[in-house]
Amino acid sequence: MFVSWSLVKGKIKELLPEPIFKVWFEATNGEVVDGKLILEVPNEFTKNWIEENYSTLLNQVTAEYGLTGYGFVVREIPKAEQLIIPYNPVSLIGRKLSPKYTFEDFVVGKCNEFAYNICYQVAEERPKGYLIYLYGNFGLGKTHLTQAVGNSLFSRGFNRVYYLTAQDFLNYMIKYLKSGMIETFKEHFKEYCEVLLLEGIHFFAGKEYTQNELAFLLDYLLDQGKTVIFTSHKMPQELNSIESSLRSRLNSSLIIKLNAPDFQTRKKIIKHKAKKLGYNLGYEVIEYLARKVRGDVRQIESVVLGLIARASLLKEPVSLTLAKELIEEIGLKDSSDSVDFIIETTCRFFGIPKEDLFSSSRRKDLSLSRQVVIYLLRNVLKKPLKDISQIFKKQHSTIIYNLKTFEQKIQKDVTLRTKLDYLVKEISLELNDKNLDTEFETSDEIFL
Ligand SMILES: Nc1ncnc2c1ncn2[C@@H]1O[C@H](COP(=O)(O)OP(=O)(O)OP(=O)(O)O)[C@@H](O)[C@H]1O
Repeated sequence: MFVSWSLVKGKIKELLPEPIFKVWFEATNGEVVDGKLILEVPNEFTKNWIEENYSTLLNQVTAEYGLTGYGFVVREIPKAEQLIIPYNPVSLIGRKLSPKYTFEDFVVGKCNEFAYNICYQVAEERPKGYLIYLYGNFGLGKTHLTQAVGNSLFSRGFNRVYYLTAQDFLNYMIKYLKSGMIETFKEHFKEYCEVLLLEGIHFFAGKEYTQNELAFLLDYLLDQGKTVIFTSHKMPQELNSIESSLRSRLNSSLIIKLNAPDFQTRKKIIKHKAKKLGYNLGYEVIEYLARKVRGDVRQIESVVLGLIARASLLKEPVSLTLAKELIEEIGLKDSSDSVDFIIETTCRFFGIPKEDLFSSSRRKDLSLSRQVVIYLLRNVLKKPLKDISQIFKKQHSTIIYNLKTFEQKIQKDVTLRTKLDYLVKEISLELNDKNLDTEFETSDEIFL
């Protein structure tokens, strides 16, 4: 059989979620040379990313078509020439970017690596017609990454980047509407904006007119192969009062979540932030702070800054004692509640609201999530059954039934075991800084 790249690509498309396929394979060229698939990639970054994340898939697909394997050829795309435009569009519409937000200064960990890689890729290559939706809680790096894209483009002479908050967008619209020039406003975007960075899209809730205008503008920009990054605190489906016209467009974007930093990433962030201030913190101080400060990165920054300020005021070295005093003084609650952490991590993993976990609903996904939490509490934290019964306000016998049922499921269901394994690892990284035993225990051990 004649095997072509488009045949293999078609198969990859079937196997991958659409957004992932679009990012990494859709625009990739390839050919079969002497029975081997050669992928043409634009840079080393793409090559490494594909290699690290999709090698199993590529091996599987090439074997299926009788190919001997795959390889890469890196063909750099010449950088876009600087566009000469008669004015600086950023001063007309949009905010100035802060130079402090760069990719180099963004600490990458498990919690944010996908977001980082996609943003980096967008800044490097500006793939055509991309809508990226970056969401996550306060202070987790949405602004940092979005502005890093803009800064990286600007630093290479590409200045058709519009960076705005949703509120700015609305204010501009009102201003132009009032002066009867709304069409000029829209035309301006259409003509000059190549990359739109729009922050805080949740702000448009209930603003029907603006949402509809934005939906039309979005269609136009994406059709023309422009790149758009939106940020928000919530997933598109969780946004209230958003018109279906805009919501459906958001739902079809590449949706990426920024998670709260895990223990390892917090350590890296603390080290990095202190280093930027000219301090090399000792191992025990970093460990201590990373355990105590679990909130967003903004909070981590302020604790590091506070500690260093304190040390320099007192003319003392930064020590564990000083760190302990600071934490006590600012009254950071000890948020090391492992039970809550397991519940939150599991709910996040299965995409269910925490309240639903404790509801009486028997929905399949909820029942499964409950069983996972019960299993983790019992096996990872070694919680007595009586405590787990109290947490769920359920009879002891119900908890035992759930444990048994779940245990039977993981014996049979390999996918579920893999998911559980992943969760145990994530939790162990956070709670212990060591991998906990991920062996699945037998019921005898469980019920002792
Ligand atoms: N991974 C990271 N590495 C280094 N600094 C980070 C990281 N994530 C966030 N920060 C820093 O934390 C602070 C808050 O980040 P940022 O403003 O990007 O968060 P946000 O998600 O946009 O928050 P909000 O929703 O509240 O606007 C910034 O100073 C930013 O530089």
